[in-house]
Amino acid sequence: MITMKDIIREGDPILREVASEVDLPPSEENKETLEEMLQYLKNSQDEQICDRYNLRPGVGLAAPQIGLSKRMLAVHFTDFNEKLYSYGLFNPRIVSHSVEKAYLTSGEGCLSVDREVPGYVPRYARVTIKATDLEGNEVKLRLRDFAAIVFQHEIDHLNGVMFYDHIDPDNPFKEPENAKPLD
Ligand SMILES: OCN(O)CCCc1ccccc1
Ligand code: NI
Repeated sequence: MITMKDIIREGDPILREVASEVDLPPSEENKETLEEMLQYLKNSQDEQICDRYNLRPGVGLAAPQIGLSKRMLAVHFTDFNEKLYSYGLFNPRIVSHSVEKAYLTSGEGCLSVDREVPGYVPRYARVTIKATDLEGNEVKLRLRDFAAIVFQHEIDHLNGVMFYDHIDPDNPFKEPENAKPLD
């Protein structure tokens, strides 16, 4: 079971590496790892389990955050329209995106960052993702708004990018150009 002691915190160079593609079809080991990452997210959103094991709730998790420089990510959340997104993905990539940007007015956080870093994180408002899922199937996801934000946050981790890299250091709460606020 993944708990907070397994989560790599900022300062560890692995969070700044470009993670390696995994071989397909995925190995049993990589499938088990991705299942564990997905289970962490579900556990972290269950009040009893979360309290019992002192987990930080998370809507996504990328393999570098548990010390594996592999292009694997898990997400588990419902978006503003109550649509459930629950995926373990291998080799996810953004194949197209909108010009328009979007940002969470609440800013972002990260399980690997034990501090608040205030400011708007401008991201693409809409992205199309291609990846291989836990069953070994090629998936194509067209995402917008909160779902697009979460997936971009996770894919950033596979490229050594942290959410605060996108915050304007001179004016963290400046309205980003051509971007829509998401409350
Ligand atoms: O990498 C996952 N993680 O650190 C957990 C938080 C994920 C997340 C938080 C705010 C907005 C988008 C995504
Ligand atoms: Ni993160």
